[in-house]
This record gives sequence, C-alpha cells and structure tokens, in this order.
Amino acid sequence: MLQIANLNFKYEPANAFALQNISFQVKKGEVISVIGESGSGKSTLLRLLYGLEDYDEGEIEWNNKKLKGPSFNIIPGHKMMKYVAQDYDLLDFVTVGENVGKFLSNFDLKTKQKQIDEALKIVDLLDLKDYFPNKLSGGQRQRVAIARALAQKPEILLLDEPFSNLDQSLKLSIREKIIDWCKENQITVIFTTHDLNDAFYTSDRILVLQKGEILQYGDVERVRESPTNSYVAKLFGYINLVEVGVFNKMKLSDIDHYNYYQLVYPEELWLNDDGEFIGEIINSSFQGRDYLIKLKYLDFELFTYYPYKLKKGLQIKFSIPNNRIIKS
Ligand SMILES: Nc1ncnc2c1ncn2[C@@H]1O[C@H](COP(=O)(O)OP(=O)(O)OP(=O)(O)O)[C@@H](O)[C@H]1O
Repeated sequence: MLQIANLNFKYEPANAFALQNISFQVKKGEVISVIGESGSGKSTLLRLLYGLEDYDEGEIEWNNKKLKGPSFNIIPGHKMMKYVAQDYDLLDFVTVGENVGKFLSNFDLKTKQKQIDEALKIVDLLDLKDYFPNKLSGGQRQRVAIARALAQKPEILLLDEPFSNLDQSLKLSIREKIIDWCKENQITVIFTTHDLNDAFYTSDRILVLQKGEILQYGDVERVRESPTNSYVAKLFGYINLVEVGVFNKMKLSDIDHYNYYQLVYPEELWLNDDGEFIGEIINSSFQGRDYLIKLKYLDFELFTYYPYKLKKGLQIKFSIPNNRIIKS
C-alpha cells in the first residue's frame, strides 16, 4: 500500500505551494490516473513520489516504509519505482534494445534479452530493437522509455503523460497492453493524463488536482456521477451547467443559486415528443458514432447526442430526467 499523508511542497524560491494537503492511498496493483488543468501539480506529484524533490511536510510510505527525498538518498529515485518523465531520457548512441536493457542485470544474458523483447512487444516496438533512438519519432521514443521502465518490473510505475504522443489507433492498443501487463504483474501504476478516455478505460480510480490540492479521489464512475464541483465536471468534456430552478422544481430560495448549478450530461438531455421543454437546434456536428447537437433554450446553449443530423432552426421538445446539483 502506498500512503501519502498531508504532503506540502513548495518549489524554491516560489511563495505558493505547488502541492498542498495531499493525502491519498493506493493499493498494490491499482491503476490511478491523475487529472487536472495545466499547472495543477500533476508532474510535481509524480516527482515527489519518486523522490526527486524534498517535501516540506507530510509523509510518503510504501508498505509502511517511509520514502524520503533526494537529501536522504545518494541516488535520487526509489529503487522499487520507475518514473517515465516527459523528456524520456534515452541514450542516442546505443540501440533501442540496449536502452531498454540499460538497467537490467548482465548476469544471465539470455534472460536479459527475453526481458527486453517482452517489454518491446508490449509497446509494439520489437521490430525497431536494433534502431538508434535518434532515428525514431517522438511517439516511438516515448514507447522505448516506457518499455525500459516495464523491463525492470518495478513495484510502482509512475508515468507522466504516457500516451500523449501516440495517435488514436495505436494508443488504444498500446494503452491496453501496458495496463493489462501491469495488472497481471500486480504493478501499481500512477499516471498523469489530459485525456479523460485514458482515465475511463484504464483506471481503478482517478485523482483530480486543482491548484495543487486534491479536489476529488474515487472510482471513475463515482467521480463522473457526483463531481465535487464544476471544475471536475468540466474535465469530462461537453456538459450542461444550468442555473438551479430552470429545469427542476427547486425554488431559487431553496438553494444558494449563485454557488450551485444543475449539471446535466449530454446523454441526460433527451429529445422526445413528450418533452416538457422546447428548444431550437443551433447545429449538429458529427462525432464518429452520433451527432453532437447544440440547442438553444431561453439564454442557454445546451448539448446532447442524437443518432441523426438535425436541421438548424428546428424547434424540438426535450426533457431532463435528472436533478444533479453541484457546487459552482
Ligand atoms: N522547477 C520548477 N520551479 C518552480 N516552479 C515550478 C517548477 N516546476 C513546476 N513549477 C510550478 O509548479 C506548479 C505545478 O506544475 P506541474 O508541472 O506539476 O503541473 P502539471 O499539472 O503537471 O502541468 P502540465 O499539465 O502543464 O504538465 C506550476 O505552477 C508550475 O509553474
């Protein structure tokens, strides 16, 4: 179990905390994604966990052993963890295979080659084993760096934006292979991402950071169903945030309506003939499987999905069967 308690950290000479009051736990073999807007502290959190920064207050423990920063270790970085940063840190004068095997034991060379091949297979790069990294694309270099970490079978794997340089089709298969392999080997994974799909499809839990503080930590379904506030809700892409009382029977006096909204996900806005509201179609944009429909109701622009394109200007009935109130 990884336990983080009351962690505070400030980059010197900055005045503000880059991370504040950080407390959470991760069980062995769990996959956690860290999300939050740019500058919210995602990379800093991974650097602290790996032991590249000295934290000012708090504790990090792995299996009840305290983990300290670089001032307490001759070589920064904890042995049982591997951290893949965004710069990949590859050696350009040795092959991809040698890069992946860089930290493996030379005691049994056959085993070493097997470990290298296995790791390269997971990231779909076995064909490029004898290439030099400077001949590879950004996405391929990223996969070599991930393979190097996997080959060492760490107890904890920390990945900073691991899929950011991969095109969509490649990303889906490689993401699945990496996560499946880590699950099989009971490797705990913590990764940062800007893509909510990464979090949805791979994670046991997501941790949402805002300005260096944890806003929410929980399983993906629960966070989407009950986001702490509109910042978390907005991370989920297209949403409808509407003043309380517009679509529900709540009176404005029932609730402090300046500090709360009704949150309606697009799939919760139903276009149907029995709908009690009438909106006007503004546009329909193809999303691959269905259309994202933008409609106007009073002064609000609302989103929903529909299997067909709808004509601009069409008056259409809709209903909103949910009543989820969240903080602004
Ligand atoms: N080496 C540094 N020295 C001083 N401040 C830093 C340093 N690195 C990051 N910061 C600051 O710490 C805060 C958190 O940065 P961090 O890189 O962890 O955010 P992030 O969520 O990973 O952002 P992104 O999504 O853009 O990668 C930011 O305000 C950033 O400016």
